[in-house]
Amino acid sequence: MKILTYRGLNTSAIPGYDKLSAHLSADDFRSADVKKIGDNLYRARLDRSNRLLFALYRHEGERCALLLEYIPQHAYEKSRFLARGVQIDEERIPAVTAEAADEAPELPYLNPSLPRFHLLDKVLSFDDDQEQVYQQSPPLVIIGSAGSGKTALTLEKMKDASGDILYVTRSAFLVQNARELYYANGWSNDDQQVDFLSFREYLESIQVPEGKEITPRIFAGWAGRQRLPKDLKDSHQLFEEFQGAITGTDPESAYLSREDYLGLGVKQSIYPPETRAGVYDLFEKYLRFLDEEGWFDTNLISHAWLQRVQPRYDFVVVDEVQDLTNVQLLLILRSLRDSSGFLLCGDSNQIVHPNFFSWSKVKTLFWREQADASKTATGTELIRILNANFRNSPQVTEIANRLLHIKHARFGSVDKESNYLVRSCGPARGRVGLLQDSEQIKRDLDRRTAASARFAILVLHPEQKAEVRKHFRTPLVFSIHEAKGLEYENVLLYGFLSSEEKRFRDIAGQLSEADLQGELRYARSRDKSDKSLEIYKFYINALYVAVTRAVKNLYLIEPRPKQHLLALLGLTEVHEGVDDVEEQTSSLEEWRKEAHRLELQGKDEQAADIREQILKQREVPWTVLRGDALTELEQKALDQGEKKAGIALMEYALVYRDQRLMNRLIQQGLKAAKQPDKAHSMLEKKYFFNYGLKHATGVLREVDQYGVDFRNVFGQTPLMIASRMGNAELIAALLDRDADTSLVDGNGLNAFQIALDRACADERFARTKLPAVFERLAPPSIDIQVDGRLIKLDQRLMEYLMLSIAMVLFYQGLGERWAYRRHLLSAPDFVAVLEHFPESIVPERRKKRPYISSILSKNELNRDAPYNRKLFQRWKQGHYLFNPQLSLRIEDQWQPIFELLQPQRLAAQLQDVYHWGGRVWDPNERSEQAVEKLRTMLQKLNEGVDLKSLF
Ligand SMILES: Nc1ncnc2c1ncn2[C@@H]1O[C@H](COP(=O)(O)OP(=O)(O)OP(=O)(O)O)[C@@H](O)[C@H]1O
Repeated sequence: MKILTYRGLNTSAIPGYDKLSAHLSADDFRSADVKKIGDNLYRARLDRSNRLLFALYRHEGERCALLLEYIPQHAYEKSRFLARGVQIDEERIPAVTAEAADEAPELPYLNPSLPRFHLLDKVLSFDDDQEQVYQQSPPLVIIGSAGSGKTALTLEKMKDASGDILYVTRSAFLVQNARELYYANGWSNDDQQVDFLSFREYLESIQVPEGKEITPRIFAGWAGRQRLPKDLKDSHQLFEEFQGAITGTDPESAYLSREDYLGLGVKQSIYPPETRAGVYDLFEKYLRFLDEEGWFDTNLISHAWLQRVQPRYDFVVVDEVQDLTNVQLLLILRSLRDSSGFLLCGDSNQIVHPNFFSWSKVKTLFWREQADASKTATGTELIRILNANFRNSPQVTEIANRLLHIKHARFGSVDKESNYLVRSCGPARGRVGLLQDSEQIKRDLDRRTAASARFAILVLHPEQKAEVRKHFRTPLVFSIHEAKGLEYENVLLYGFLSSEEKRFRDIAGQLSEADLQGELRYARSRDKSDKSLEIYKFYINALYVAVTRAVKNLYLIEPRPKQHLLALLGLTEVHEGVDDVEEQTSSLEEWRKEAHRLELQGKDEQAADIREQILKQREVPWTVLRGDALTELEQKALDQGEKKAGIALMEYALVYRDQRLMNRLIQQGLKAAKQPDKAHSMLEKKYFFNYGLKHATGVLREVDQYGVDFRNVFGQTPLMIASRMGNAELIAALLDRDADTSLVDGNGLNAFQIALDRACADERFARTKLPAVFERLAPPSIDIQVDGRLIKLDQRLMEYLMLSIAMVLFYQGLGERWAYRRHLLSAPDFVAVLEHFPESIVPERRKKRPYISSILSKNELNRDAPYNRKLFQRWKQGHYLFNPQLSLRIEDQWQPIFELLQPQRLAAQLQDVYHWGGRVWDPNERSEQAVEKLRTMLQKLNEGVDLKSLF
């Protein structure tokens, strides 16, 4: 058996390692005393009390043991790879033999000369090129084609860095994905503080821009309202020109002057000189549009923020750098404490519209930013190329390579760096086929693919999608702009070439098979003055991106399949039937996942189609109590005294701890409201009973009908209720269906905070239910805005928990505390709550009063302290409430804290009226006056009034 060790596992420090490894190598599991303790997790015995954890794999017929972790003193509960807190009874776990490895998963690639492996979401063995990059220190630029492992390698390199680290890329989806990969399998490193930010979040972390970011969709809407001449009709192209040619290129100015723009060279603009004056007119209109309608353009903001950015990172990783402009990249590099501490990666072949990205520009930028050029790497050391492909099948890579050849032969090299072909290390064999477009074939294809979430259809132009929909039922239809970043096992290109037959004919030109042989050699385009060549690049790049979306099988369907370009790609055999297209049916579960994945990537149209056509989800048939519906209910209950409405309103008040409403209902004479405990248990039975069941099939049935994040009458999602009930099984089932953990209820609390609300009021819940909920539901960070800057408050910080607890305590007795003692939130309030929280959530030292006090005062609005997140405002000695200028991001909108929370719910519980002699004293009048004053003050603070002036 081959032995491989996990990165960083220091085998020389493990007692008895040599002996044990010899046993394993010899497949002698008996002497190694191997037992199975988890899903592909085995333990072997080093000596009486120490163990070694490993996994089994196969590679090309060979058995492999992948050593993961040293477990000293039976301390399984501390293992990174086992579920946290797990108890293992060694006597009761089954022993296994080495034959278990024959059933183990296959490793797609294994470098025979490297005994070390890495782990993200899966096991990786680096090839020699990757290994070389892995060993090299920054600064570093990694260039590699789609699927060459840039992201994987970069993340593994990041794990070795220490200090303040930034991972940034344009797409929010990629950021989330990268973060998940990074922390997969329990990775953590106390020497680093990592920010995973999308480029927009990065901008916001310097200063939150006013307005909303302009999107291609909004831009297309605006462009559609302009009277555009025919050659400027393509709004994508126009947008790219604004974002890649007129803005974003020159760090010295926000955008080019008209004169400079008209004077750009042929290769610097998508448009020929004669149309540029018209383009610039439109650009000026665009600037006015942004200003008037409250949109912002990230290039213009990036330029303005160059004045504000401060060095704050020790190491920066920029992924998909080709999607960023010069100014954006410069703004990122300026955040470095040492200007050479960066790693950039990207691929210029994946640019659909030419946005004038080039590696030489990146290099120039780098050299200009270097304070001390003598210290830094030379150009050749700086750039590393990865040309293997681990994602696509060899058949797909072959077509992609031919396209690179054609592009190179016709247009010369993109730049010196992107001048390579791709070596396939693809995991599986695939198929590439050319189909004759006919009614029969389309019908057949549709039948085989309509139910498959692993089959997508791509077109060149958005208008073609309507045509595709006439013949195909799959919701997975994308234009090429939408397809970037996606990948599917099977891809069909629909009339891709025929829709622009002349363009593709011109691209193929007179090329012959002989022009497409050998390696690519660096050469500039032969005809420098031919402007049309730039336009053609869009078509060939688009085809390249489309082809590389196919992981395994690629099909092209064309009405006229006899085209020179197709012949150059080796596609000469035209199929009249589709027998070799596999018929696939995906489960509803797979479709649900696909819809969610698409939503995360902003492909709302296709996701909505899946939900409607396949999942057949509907709107909920009941009225959700919020906005007008809630006001109406209040009127019926309180003004008109309708009893049924009164009960409904009381239930609402109980769910949201709305003491003020409860008081009013009691004063109204609603009997049930006078016995809140009884009312509570009826409420639980009526609405939440199903959510407490171990097998909550009723809830899951509703989820199937209305989607996983549907709202009940109170505006709560199933996840929120499961969390309120502390039902870990149901939570897991809902998360499995991609329930959204960031949504908030009518109190502004998310599902995790709702469990916290229970835990703060119920010691038993805190001890027994909270740990599982915390692990699953606490969002990785909370986005807050302070002093106009975005801060991602990481889950690992005490401030994260303190802010959440403060939000919860706002609704728990704050009215009372204020009414009778003028108290707000103080350290003992937090201590009282945290006392009951288990160690896995808060370690003992963080529960102590001095520590809590220090966090409160360190994060106080007016204090000048490092890492002050300004969460709180001090009202008087030891008494705090939220910084009124604090905002939280909820569903992509910033919400000031006193608008997110609901101060109108604050009130003290009603007390009995005193009678003595003939006199009556009602204490409730005074307490209501006091709380009313507090509510008014909170409103004033929210409006920006200074606290001091309120006393
Ligand atoms: N050495 C390796 N062995 C096996 N699989 C690998 C290896 N390197 C990368 N992979 C896998 O190949 C796939 C592509 O890797 P990755 O996403 O990092 O590529 P990329 O270059 O960033 O691609 P893109 O530019 O399309 O984002 C991933 O599933 C990754 O886990």
